[in-house]
Amino acid sequence: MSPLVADDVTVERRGARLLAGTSLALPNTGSVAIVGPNGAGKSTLLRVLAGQTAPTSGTVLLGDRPLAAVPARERGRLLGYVPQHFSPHWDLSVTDLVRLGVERGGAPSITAIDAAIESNDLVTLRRRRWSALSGGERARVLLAMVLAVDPPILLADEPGASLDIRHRMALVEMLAARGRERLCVVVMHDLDLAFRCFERIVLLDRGRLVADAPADALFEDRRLDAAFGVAFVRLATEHGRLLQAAGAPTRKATTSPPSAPCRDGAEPESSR
Ligand SMILES: Nc1ncnc2c1ncn2[C@@H]1O[C@H](COP(=O)(O)OP(=O)(O)OP(=O)(O)O)[C@@H](O)[C@H]1O
Repeated sequence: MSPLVADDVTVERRGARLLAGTSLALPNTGSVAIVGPNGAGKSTLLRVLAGQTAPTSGTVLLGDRPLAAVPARERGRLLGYVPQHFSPHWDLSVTDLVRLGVERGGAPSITAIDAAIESNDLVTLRRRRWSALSGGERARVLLAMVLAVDPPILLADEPGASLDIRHRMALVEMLAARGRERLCVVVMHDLDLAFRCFERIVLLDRGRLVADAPADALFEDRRLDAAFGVAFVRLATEHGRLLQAAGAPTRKATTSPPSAPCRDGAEPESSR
């Protein structure tokens, strides 16, 4: 499978520029976190990459074809998209929703449905209807709907936002691990998890791509402070690196992160 590429993509709606001249080339494998402040254009970029939003100008390529020219069924098989917000037309059960997700990507398989329900901790909820699920349970159903297809490309918009800490950790570790064999692009607000677990970070601010770099390199980059409008103190802890928002962006931050434990499962270095 060839990579996913956004080439000079601009999105305008009602006179507003949501995304300006953004180019991004994504490889066949890897874990990529898209970060940035509220309204930066993260969801817009993800929707463009998923073919859910048509760019005003520029193109998105899936392999050597424009994404818009890829038939819906094939797109569903190659590219899994987990939206930030979703509400099904019918109040279906968890099993039926996951089956629906599988049908979008090709022939439904009972094994794939069961595996997705199990791996997202939904076994006890499989007969429960959407309207009777909590926010976090719904988020796990959305992921199961996409993961049941096992697409080579996963695009997920804040999939851990409403999850409790145990499920969020498990989710982020699963997504990072998935990036070793497939492409996994995730919009995230949790910078600490993004920097600890993801290989590459794409930073957006006010509709522009500000930085696109390996997590190790971007962690020290002051463009992060400028984009979020705070001064980060870079902390080294036994659990990995942490960004602590400490005040005005002009304040000088201290430094020295240890290794990233989530990425390779290695023990983190001790604090320095
Ligand atoms: N249909 C639309 N018409 C006009 N403006 C829009 C439209 N959709 C989104 N916007 C605006 O575009 C900007 C980018 O929105 P987007 O949802 O991509 O941001 P985001 O980085 O994902 O934000 P958040 O972190 O708050 O989820 C926001 O200011 C939003 O209000």
